[in-house]
Amino acid sequence: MQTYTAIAHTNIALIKYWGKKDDKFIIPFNNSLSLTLDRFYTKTSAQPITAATDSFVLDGQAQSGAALSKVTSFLDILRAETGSTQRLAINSTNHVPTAAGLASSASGFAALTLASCAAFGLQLPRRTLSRLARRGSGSACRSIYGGFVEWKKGQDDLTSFATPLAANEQVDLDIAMIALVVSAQAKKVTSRQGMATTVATSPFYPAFVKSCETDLLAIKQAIDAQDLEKVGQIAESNALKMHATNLGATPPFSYFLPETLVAIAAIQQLRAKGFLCYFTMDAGPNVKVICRGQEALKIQAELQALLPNTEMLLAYPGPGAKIVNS
Ligand SMILES: O=C(O)C[C@@](O)(CF)CCOP(=O)(O)OP(=O)(O)O
Repeated sequence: MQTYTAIAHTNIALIKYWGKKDDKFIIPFNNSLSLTLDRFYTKTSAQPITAATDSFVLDGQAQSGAALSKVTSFLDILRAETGSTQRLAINSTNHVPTAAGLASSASGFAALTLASCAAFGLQLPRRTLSRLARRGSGSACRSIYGGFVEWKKGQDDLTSFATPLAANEQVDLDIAMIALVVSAQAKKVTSRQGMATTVATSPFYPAFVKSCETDLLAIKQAIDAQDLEKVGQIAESNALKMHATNLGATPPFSYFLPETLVAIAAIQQLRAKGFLCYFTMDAGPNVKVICRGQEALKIQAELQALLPNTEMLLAYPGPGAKIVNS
């Protein structure tokens, strides 16, 4: 039977999703906004099979146990939502340096959603695909689209989905991101654990949610005005507020490593020299620099001189998820 192959790209949030209002349906407390990147993606194929159970190959290795059941339970959600009973052979390859702290769950679940729904013989609207991907991992709902993408929190499964910013068609914001791999160490606290602890115990969390509302309005205005300085300032402030909630949790925790602070100091040094460069961070010690696309190679060289042992991965805005010929 025919194989269906999808490609979906990683996205990096500029206004963060950090906490679930509903764990089962993965409904967030606030809207978030991300940039889909061109360089990092997952390629997933799905083939209908007559076997009684799904199979899953990841980066050439047949999966079993928890890795297989994570995919099977997600496919069960897709089958329940779409009425399909079809079992699938899934084959995924990650072109995402997960050791670099670039999460592959967003691109992974977005690609899995597209390939599986095609293999079920379904032609679904993007909004439905975004809702379905959200059930695998919250940020995956944003990887359905390219460029700047907003995840509208909604209030339930039907109303929580991502939409691309109109600015993607209307303005040409010259933006790039440089991922600084300060540590390839596996993080001690997963994003799922981290956000659950913070939501449940951090007195700073409600203030973070409130500030996301104002930050989101301001960053969308800055994107429309092609004001990358403002976009960088807001994104950096929002990321730091997200990480501040973790320090106020019980038990407190932080994703920062000493190398993280060294990288941040280097970015601040460049800024003091007049370069436009800001940073964001996710659930890990690595730092993502926000800069102008046309200055990205210069900024990378300046940062490499300050951080000679740090691997740096440059990426530009990327496309939405799509079905490709296998
Ligand atoms: O991407 C962002 O908005 C910010 C974060 O990357 C962390 F900084 C959260 C990503 O969380 P995700 O992996 O989507 O969690 P899930 O719903 O528990 O699977």
